[in-house]
Amino acid sequence: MINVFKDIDTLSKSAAEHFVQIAQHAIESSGRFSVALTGGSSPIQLYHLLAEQPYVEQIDWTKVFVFWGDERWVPLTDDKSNAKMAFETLLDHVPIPKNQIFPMWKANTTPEVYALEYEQLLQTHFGTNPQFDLILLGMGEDGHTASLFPNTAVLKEKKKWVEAYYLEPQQMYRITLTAPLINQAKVIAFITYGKGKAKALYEVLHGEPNPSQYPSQLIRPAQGEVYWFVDEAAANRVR
Ligand SMILES: O=C1O[C@H](COP(=O)(O)O)[C@@H](O)[C@H](O)[C@H]1O
Repeated sequence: MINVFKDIDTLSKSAAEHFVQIAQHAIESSGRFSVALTGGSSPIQLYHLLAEQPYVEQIDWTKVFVFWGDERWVPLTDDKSNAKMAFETLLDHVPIPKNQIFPMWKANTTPEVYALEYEQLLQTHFGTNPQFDLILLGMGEDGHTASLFPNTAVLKEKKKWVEAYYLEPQQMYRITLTAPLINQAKVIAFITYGKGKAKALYEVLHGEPNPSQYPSQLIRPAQGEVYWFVDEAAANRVR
């Protein structure tokens, strides 16, 4: 389902309401809420809102478990870190137990080893059924989502839940949930805005199947729901 908003303010408000509803429902039905956060610029306003009234008090943060959809392999103090942004905008401001937050980065290890460790951590949390209540995703102008970048081998991954690899054009390691894992989520919500995303959004939603070029096309949950929260500028080719 695609939801189009006038601007990032109205988009973020609606996404925050959605986030709260999903969290409340998960906590009521299973006693906890497991969410994977996205990085980049698109969710910043959403995260700020969730840390404020009236949203913050509507969630029992002691029952929230936070993971990430992807990460740049940089320390948590680096401005490129998706986790740093999430701590500064949201996680440092809500009463969530620190041992329920699982950044996709660890000191003194390699991204490949930590990808295996992160998969084990997900197995410990979920057992054999890694079904997030909510996965937040963004989409780059090139159609990538999480760290599923165009023309990378990770797009063909069928078994692993987490993968790390060196992304040559950015000269850095990336670590990401794989498409098969993401597609098991109950709800997936893309947060995307700006006219720079218009072509990719059109190709992902209405273009010929071409997931190597537009990896966001890989996000097709078997049973779950996908919501797109986009602004009018991003949606100008799909309306
Ligand atoms: O590299 C990344 O980019 C995407 C999109 O970011 P945005 O700034 O265009 O919103 C993001 O979803 C992903 O987490 C991040 O690692």
